[in-house]
Amino acid sequence: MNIAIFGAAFNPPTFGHQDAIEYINSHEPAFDSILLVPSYAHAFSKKMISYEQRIAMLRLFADQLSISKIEVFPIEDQLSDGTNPIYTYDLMSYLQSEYYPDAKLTFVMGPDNHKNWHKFYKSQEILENWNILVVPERVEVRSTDVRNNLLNRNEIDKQVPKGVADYIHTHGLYLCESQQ
Ligand SMILES: Nc1ncnc2c1ncn2[C@@H]1O[C@H](COP(=O)(O)OP(=O)(O)OP(=O)(O)O)[C@@H](O)[C@H]1O
Ligand SMILES: O=C(O)c1ccc[n+]([C@@H]2O[C@H](COP(=O)([O-])O)[C@@H](O)[C@H]2O)c1
Repeated sequence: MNIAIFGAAFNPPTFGHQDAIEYINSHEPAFDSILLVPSYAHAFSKKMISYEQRIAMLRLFADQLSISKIEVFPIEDQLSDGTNPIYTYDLMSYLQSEYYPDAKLTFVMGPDNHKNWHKFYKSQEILENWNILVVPERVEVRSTDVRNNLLNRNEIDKQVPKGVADYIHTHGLYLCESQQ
C-alpha cells in the first residue's frame, strides 16, 4: 500500500487544495489512497474555526471531487492532550503504528511549507522514516483569500466549491475579525 497524507487546516477547503489533490492523484507511481487530515491544534498556533465545522466543509468538498481514493481522515483529535499542538511527526508515527503498519506513507505539502520545512518539529526524523511529496502551486487560491473576501462581503464562488460556499453562507462563517 502506497498512501499519501495531505494535512491541512482546510479553513476552509479551496480550489487550491483541490488542485493539489488532483496533482497527488496524478502522481506516478499512483497512490492507493489519499488521506485528507484536518489540523486539530496547529504547530504554529494557526487560528482556525472549529474542528467540527472544518470537517463538515471538508466532507462536502471531498464529496464533489470525483476521486474515489480520497478519504477524509480526521484523527488528529485522537492525538491531542488538550494543550499541545499536533505535530506532523506525531501524526505520521500514529498513522503508521495504529492504522497502516505495512504501508509506505508519504506526507504531502505545498511550496510554502517546503520552504519552511526546517521549522517542522523533528523534520530530519520525518525524512528518515517517511517520504515527502511537494506539490506545486498551480492554482493561486488560499484559504486566507476566501476569509478576506467574506470579511469584505465579496464573492467566493471562484475560490471554493458550491457545497462549501453554501455551508459557509448558511452558518455565517468568517464574517467577523474573530474568525479570520
Ligand atoms: N493553492 C495551493 N496549491 C498548492 N498547495 C497548496 C495550495 N493551498 C494550500 N496548499 C498547501 O496545503 C497545505 C495546507 O494548506 P492550508 O489549509 O493551511 O491552506 P492555506 O490556503 O495555505 O491556508 P491559510 O491561507 O489559512 O494559511 C500546505 O502544505 C499548503 O502549502
Ligand atoms: O509538525 C510541525 O512542526 C508542523 C508545522 C507546520 C505545519 N504542520 C502541518 O502541516 C500541514 C499543513 O500546515 P499549514 O501550516 O499549511 O496549515 C498540517 O497538517 C500541519 O499540522 C506541521
